[in-house]
Amino acid sequence: MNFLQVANISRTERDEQALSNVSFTQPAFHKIAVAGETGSGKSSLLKIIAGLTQPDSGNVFFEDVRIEGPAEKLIPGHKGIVYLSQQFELPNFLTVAQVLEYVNELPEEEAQALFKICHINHLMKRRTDQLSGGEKQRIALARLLITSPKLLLLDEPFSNLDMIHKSTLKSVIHDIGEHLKITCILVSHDPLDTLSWADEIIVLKEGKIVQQGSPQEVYQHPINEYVGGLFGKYNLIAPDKTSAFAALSIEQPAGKKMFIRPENLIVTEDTSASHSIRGVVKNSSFFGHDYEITVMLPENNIVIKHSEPLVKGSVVSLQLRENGVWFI
Ligand SMILES: Nc1ncnc2c1ncn2[C@@H]1O[C@H](COP(=O)(O)OP(=O)(O)OP(=O)(O)O)[C@@H](O)[C@H]1O
Repeated sequence: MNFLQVANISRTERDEQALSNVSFTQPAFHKIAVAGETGSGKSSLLKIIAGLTQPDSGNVFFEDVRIEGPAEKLIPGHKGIVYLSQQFELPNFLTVAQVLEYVNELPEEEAQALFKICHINHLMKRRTDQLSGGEKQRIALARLLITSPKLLLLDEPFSNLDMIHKSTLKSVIHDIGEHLKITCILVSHDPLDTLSWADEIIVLKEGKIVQQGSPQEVYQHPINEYVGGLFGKYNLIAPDKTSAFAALSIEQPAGKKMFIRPENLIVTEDTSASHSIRGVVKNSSFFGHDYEITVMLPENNIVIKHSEPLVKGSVVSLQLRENGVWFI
C-alpha cells in the first residue's frame, strides 16, 4: 500500500499551467519538502493533495483511497489529511483553551502532550486577539493536530516569523514527526528550512517537477542553474572562462558550465601551490558565522567562504574540495 501517491496531476489557472503532470509517491514518515520560485505551483499542489482544489486531470491516492476534490463532495477535505495555509484563521473573541476544546477529541493526557509539543501551554487563557503571529500559528497548528491526522501539509509556515518564533516552530515540526508519528510535506522557499529537515526535496518550476532527490543531491548536484540558485550561492563558470582552473586538471564535459558552491573553495596558505587557483581579494562581507569573499580571477570573479576577512588587494591561493565541482 502506498501512503501517498500523486499521479499525473495537472491544473490550469487563468489559461496558465499551474501544475503539469506532477507525480510522486511518499512513504509514511518520509519527510518531503517542496521547493520552487513564487508561482511555481507549490500551494496548488498541497491544496490538491488536501482535497481542497480540484485537479483538471490526474489523481491523488491516500492509503490507496482516491482523494475527491471539492467538485465531487459537499465538504472539501479528506479524513486524515490537514493543511495549514499561509492564511490560516482563528475564531475571534475566544480564549485559546476554548478554541482547542471545541475541536478536541483526544484524552486529556494526550491533548496536554500535544500542547507541550506545540509550545502553547502558557497561552491557554489568552484570547486569540492577544497573541503574536507566531503564537497564533502554533495554535492553528495544534488545532489541526488535535484531530489526529496522518498527513500534515505545511504551506510556507516560516514566512513572516522572526528567528525566535521560527526556531520554536522548527522544533515543533521536528517533534511532530518524532513523537506524534505524523507524516509531513513542507513547502518553503528558504533553503535552510528544507535542507536540514527533509529526506527528499521536490523542486517545481512552472508547475513541473524539475528535480527530485535528497537534500545533498539537489544542493551539490542541481540539474540546472534554477535549482542551484534556489538552495544558495554558487559560482557558475562558462566553458571559455576556465583558464584560472587549468592547474586543477578538471575534466570538463563539452559545453557545460562549472558549478561550484562558495564553501567548496578553500584558502590555502601556500600561494605557490600547484593544483590551486590564484586570485586577488576584491572584498569581504560579514555573514555572522563566516565571511563571503569575492576573489578576482583573470577572466571572472568568484565567491568563496572563509572564517575571517581577507585583506583587499591581497593575493590568495584557493583549493577545490574533493567533489567540489559539478557541471550543468
Ligand atoms: N485561485 C487562483 N486563481 C488564479 N490563479 C491562481 C490561483 N491560485 C494559483 N494561481 C496561479 O497558479 C500558479 C501557481 O500558484 P501557486 O500559488 O500554486 O504557486 P506557489 O509556488 O505556491 O507560489 P508562492 O510561493 O508565491 O505561494 C501561479 O501562476 C498563480 O498565479
